[in-house]
Amino acid sequence: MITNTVPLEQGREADVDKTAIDNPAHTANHGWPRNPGMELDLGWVMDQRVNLSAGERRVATLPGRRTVKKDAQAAWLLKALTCIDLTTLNGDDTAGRVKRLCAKAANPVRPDILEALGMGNRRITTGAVCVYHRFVSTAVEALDGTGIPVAAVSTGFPAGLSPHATKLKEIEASVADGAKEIDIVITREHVLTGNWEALYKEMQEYRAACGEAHVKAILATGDLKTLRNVARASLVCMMAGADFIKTSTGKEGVNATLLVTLIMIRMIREYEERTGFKVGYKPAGGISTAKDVLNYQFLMKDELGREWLEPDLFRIGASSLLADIERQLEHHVTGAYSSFARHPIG
Ligand SMILES: O=C[C@H](O)COP(=O)(O)O
Repeated sequence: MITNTVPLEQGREADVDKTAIDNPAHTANHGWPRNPGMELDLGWVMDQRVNLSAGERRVATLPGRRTVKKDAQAAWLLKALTCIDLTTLNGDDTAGRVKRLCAKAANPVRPDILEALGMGNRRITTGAVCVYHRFVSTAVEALDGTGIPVAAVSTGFPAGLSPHATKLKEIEASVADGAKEIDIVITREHVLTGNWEALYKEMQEYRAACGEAHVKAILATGDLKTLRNVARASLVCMMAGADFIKTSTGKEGVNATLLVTLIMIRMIREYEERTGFKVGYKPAGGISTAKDVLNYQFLMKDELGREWLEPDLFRIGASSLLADIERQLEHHVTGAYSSFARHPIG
């Protein structure tokens, strides 16, 4: 049974407890005004410098310094689960697979496990389901009545090299099919050539094409060569009105890392300090274990605060993380681990 407040190892009260769990994206939303963007401030962009060794030290010490156990860990993992953009982005995706994924998103944890956690009466879902445009209408239909939003990857995902007009049409088509969130990929060349004006303009046009749908800007950080580029691109996308900044498509050689996360969320913090607007963060690609996700949560909490543990400001793009979280929760209540074969989706 998860108690209401569980002491952390370091003597503090638990940052996440069961009173804060049943808060999926579609009900948590959106205490904050949407980031409207601002004029491109090139001085601010060019001022960005990254202290690599300080950043590396910060993230290297994180796993040892910060930990939660037992009930508190179960509460953090349930919270993480509500932030997952449950994703399938494969060449062999089918409507059948997308429907199964949607069923899992609506009921991500086995009822007997939830019951044993004392959470049987809570409606827990993932934050969203994330698919290619082709499957948006399938997912919208499968999720009808659940309130779970569908996110579409767009703008020539993953390379982002389709003609610009085609990219805008792709966004509009996904919105017309019912996507409430659009995960766009930026043109990496704009970053690699320092063409910040072009990146800003592109991002503004993507945001406009999204209309009411929220836009997540995928930086593809593994392609950007330097952390300074990551910091600058984060800032430019926020200036152009991104609702979220996201690390990766999951298809780059290097996807989400804690170091890149530190750089991006510090830019989110700086942006909020200067403009008053909160921008969300989505690490994606390669986050597959409960242990991994706890480190991301700790970093978010430490750098940005408790508000950024909620699905309206934090999403985790992942295709297999849910299975490990469910296994850990099962272990928590039964003392035994089940095999991954028992958790084929998510
Ligand atoms: O945005 C989500 C990623 O494509 C998922 O990556 P993953 O399959 O490594 O979890």
